[in-house]
Amino acid sequence: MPAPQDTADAILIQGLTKTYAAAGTNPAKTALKGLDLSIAAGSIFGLLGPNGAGKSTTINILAGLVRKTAGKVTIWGFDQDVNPRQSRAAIGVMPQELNIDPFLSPRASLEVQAGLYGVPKAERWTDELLELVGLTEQAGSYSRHLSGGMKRRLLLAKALVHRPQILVLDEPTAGVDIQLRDMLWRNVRKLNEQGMTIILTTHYLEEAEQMCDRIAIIDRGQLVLCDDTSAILGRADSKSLIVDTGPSRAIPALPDGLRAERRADGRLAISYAPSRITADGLIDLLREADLPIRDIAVEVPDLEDVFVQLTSRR
Ligand SMILES: Nc1ncnc2c1ncn2[C@@H]1O[C@H](COP(=O)(O)OP(=O)(O)OP(=O)(O)O)[C@@H](O)[C@H]1O
Repeated sequence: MPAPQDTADAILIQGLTKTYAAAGTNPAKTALKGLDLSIAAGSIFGLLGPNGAGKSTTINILAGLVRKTAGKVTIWGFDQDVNPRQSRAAIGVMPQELNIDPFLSPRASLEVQAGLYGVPKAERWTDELLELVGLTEQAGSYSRHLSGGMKRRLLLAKALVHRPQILVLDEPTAGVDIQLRDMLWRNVRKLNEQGMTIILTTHYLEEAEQMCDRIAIIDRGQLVLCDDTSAILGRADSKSLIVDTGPSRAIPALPDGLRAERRADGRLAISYAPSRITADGLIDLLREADLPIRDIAVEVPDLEDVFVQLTSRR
């Protein structure tokens, strides 16, 4: 594998545009409208967005499955238009669909895939891959006899046959059970620790929050936000103070900018903007209102709150 021309960015997307041609009664659809995105080598990067945002289109363009209309895509330093073979070799994609040949065994599937990528026999790591994804026992069975979860594991192994520098996972945990999800994330972390750049799309924002060091949110074909996960979470200027007021059910009168509501469990939730009032100041207000404070907790916004704030259609 040739060395990258620029190791800082595993992927650089500039002005990426995709218009799907009209077909039948469906009009032409512009799915990406000049998307700019850079993904640092070595990161676990989350590509998020509501349905129809353009995530799959972006991934399919990276994978070489969809042709872009305009813009520039550089993968591991290789311009996709100038060096299509090298740019494709640098990336492995685990797709959403279980596209597996039912008549091939997992071992044969991996061998065929390695052949497609031109991996010489001596450089293949079929047994290791089968071990990595926990399919050693099933290595020789027909793939059509594998469970849905095992098929997904095989897809992960297939994405890795040519030892790509970048692994793309498209909704890898949609509808999978907890064991499979844990296996997947353990493997992803291990591969990342070995230096592989990971890009994933997911609808589970909690998962993105836990797994990704950096996140891009796209909506309607455009970038809404791209930042470190911690910075994104820190952006939302809103927290909640949760107060156990014992039997007291009073809702105190509070100044503008503060909202109080009773939760189903009886606790009082007061939302506030930390930039405008400190927890200290807030507790003083509660004391002035003679409100009993038996216990207290602070809730910080999660990625879901930020996501909804940024992508809600008005
Ligand atoms: N092959 C296609 N032909 C025409 N339009 C398409 C095609 N594929 C996607 N689109 C349209 O492009 C837009 C972006 O779709 P895309 O699948 O990239 O979004 P997404 O962010 O992956 O959504 P989801 O989360 O629902 O998978 C949508 O409006 C979709 O209907």
